Amino acid sequence: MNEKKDQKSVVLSVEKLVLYGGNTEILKGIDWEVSRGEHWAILGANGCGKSSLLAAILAYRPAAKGEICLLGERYGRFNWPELRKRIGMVSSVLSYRVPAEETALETVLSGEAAQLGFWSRSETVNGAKALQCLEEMGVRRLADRRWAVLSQGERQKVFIARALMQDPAMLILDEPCAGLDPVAREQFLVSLRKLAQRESGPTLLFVTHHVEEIFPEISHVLVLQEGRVLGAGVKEDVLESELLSRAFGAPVTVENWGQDRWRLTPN
Ligand SMILES: Nc1ncnc2c1ncn2[C@@H]1O[C@H](COP(=O)(O)OP(=O)(O)OP(=O)(O)O)[C@@H](O)[C@H]1O
Repeated sequence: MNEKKDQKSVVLSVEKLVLYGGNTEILKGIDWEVSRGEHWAILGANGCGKSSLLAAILAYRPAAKGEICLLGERYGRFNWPELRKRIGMVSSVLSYRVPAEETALETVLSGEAAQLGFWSRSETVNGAKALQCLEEMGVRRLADRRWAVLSQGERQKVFIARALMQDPAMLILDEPCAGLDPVAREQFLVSLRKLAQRESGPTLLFVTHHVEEIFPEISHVLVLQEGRVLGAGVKEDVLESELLSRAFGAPVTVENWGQDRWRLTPN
């Protein structure tokens, strides 16, 4: 860890984190630090430990060893369910939890009292704020539309609007582009870019398999391989052919094709 860094600016620090699934060591000593003003992509092959790392950070899975500090609080000394309310989580796997007949506005409103992994009804209905959150994601027009008929891209935007109801300090996006066609994906990334540009907006942690989805506002990249950190740091240093060839277990070429967008091509 960089001792010189202003501790107030560190929003997440993970030290020597070890996590088991049954008898298998899944995370094998992860060190990682995220500071305010940074947005991170988390990259790596299937099964490298991305979801496990997020689950450990949110204390859904207990770490066997190591330290986690999140938003200035140390794991073990603070009520983590309370802290989770300050973290937004967007994942397409949450889709099945939404009742088919619920409108987009109702889904967003449910975010007001929500806690990760827990679908609950708000006590105080703040419709104006919900509409504003939909507006921020460019989908206010969908407010009265039923969940059942929303496209995958629309659902992801509604999910982000839902997360924004709590003014999260951090927003975790777990493969949010999964299932989107190329045009819907680009439109979705435009919405994310606006969110990332917000002065006092949340720190984004963006999990993806695809270098192509790393948008310009992502400043840093963490690459995992078999439960270890293969690379972590400024995007330009980490998005590098040799490192990602190791991460994906095959020779690839990584390049910035312009306007700070990247592509990975198998050799
Ligand atoms: N409870 C468990 N018991 C045993 N092994 C587990 C358990 N949970 C996860 N694993 C294994 O840990 C490894 C990391 O899984 P994880 O879901 O964190 O990977 P990932 O990087 O998110 O993968 P993907 O990109 O496919 O979503 C995988 O090999 C998985 O099979």
